[in-house]
Amino acid sequence: MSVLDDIVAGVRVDLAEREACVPLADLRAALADVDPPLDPMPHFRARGSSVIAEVKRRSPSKGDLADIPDPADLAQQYAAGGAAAISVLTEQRRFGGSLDDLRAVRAAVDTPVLRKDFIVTSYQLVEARAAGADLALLIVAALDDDTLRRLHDEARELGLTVLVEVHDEPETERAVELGAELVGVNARNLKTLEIHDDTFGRLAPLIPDDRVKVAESGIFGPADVKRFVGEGARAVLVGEALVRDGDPQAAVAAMTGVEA
Ligand SMILES: O=P(O)(O)OC[C@@H](O)[C@@H](O)c1c[nH]c2ccccc12
Repeated sequence: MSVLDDIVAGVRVDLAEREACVPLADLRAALADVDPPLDPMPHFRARGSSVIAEVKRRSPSKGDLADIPDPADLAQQYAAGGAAAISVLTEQRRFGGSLDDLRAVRAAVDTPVLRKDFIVTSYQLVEARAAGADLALLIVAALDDDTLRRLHDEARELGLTVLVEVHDEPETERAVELGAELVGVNARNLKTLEIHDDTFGRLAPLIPDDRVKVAESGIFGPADVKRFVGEGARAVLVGEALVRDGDPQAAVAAMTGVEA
């Protein structure tokens, strides 16, 4: 079983438990009390890089990264540094996150918030919106084409902006075909956890320039950002480097507005 399959299997177990507590119809009813979603597009800079700053405690590849006792405080520092969006890992078993983290971040900032998780059912999209998320991640490698399309449509009906994540050529074609507005190229292969840092450069030319191209994973500073901007990235998604930095606000600011 690949790492990705293993993570998704765990996610489905936890999901079944939550669905047993709160049926989909009740969750949908709760949407009436949630503020409308923010449009992330105006938050992306016209020139130079934008940063999607991530709240992530640990990962299957790196183990423990940071305690993050107060995700709201971290998110406020990201926002003060000029983050275009804040990504909150909500997967619990492998990444130590939760929807409570997302709610806390949502309450603390006016910046668009992304639910970063292994989304395989529409229940998770409704959960994301009910918790106040503005964006949701869909990982192409985790979804067959029918499910990907259905979830993409449902997300948009809910008002969510979708970040569609790819790692190879066939996945990129599927994302482009779908009409994804934001296409994330993950340098890390979620099946093996290996990083290949030529991935963005290889796949970016397959993504039309009217989409926001996002370089994801293994980005540690302005020099990395500069390289990806040169290859066509408008945004970078950064986790580890920011959660480990003593001054996350300055770290986001340093990676923002970087030109090729
Ligand atoms: O911590 P890094 O190397 O800066 O990576 C951030 C982000 O790209 C990574 O967390 C990620 C990208 N795609 C994912 C899908 C699921 C979980 C996590 C991820």
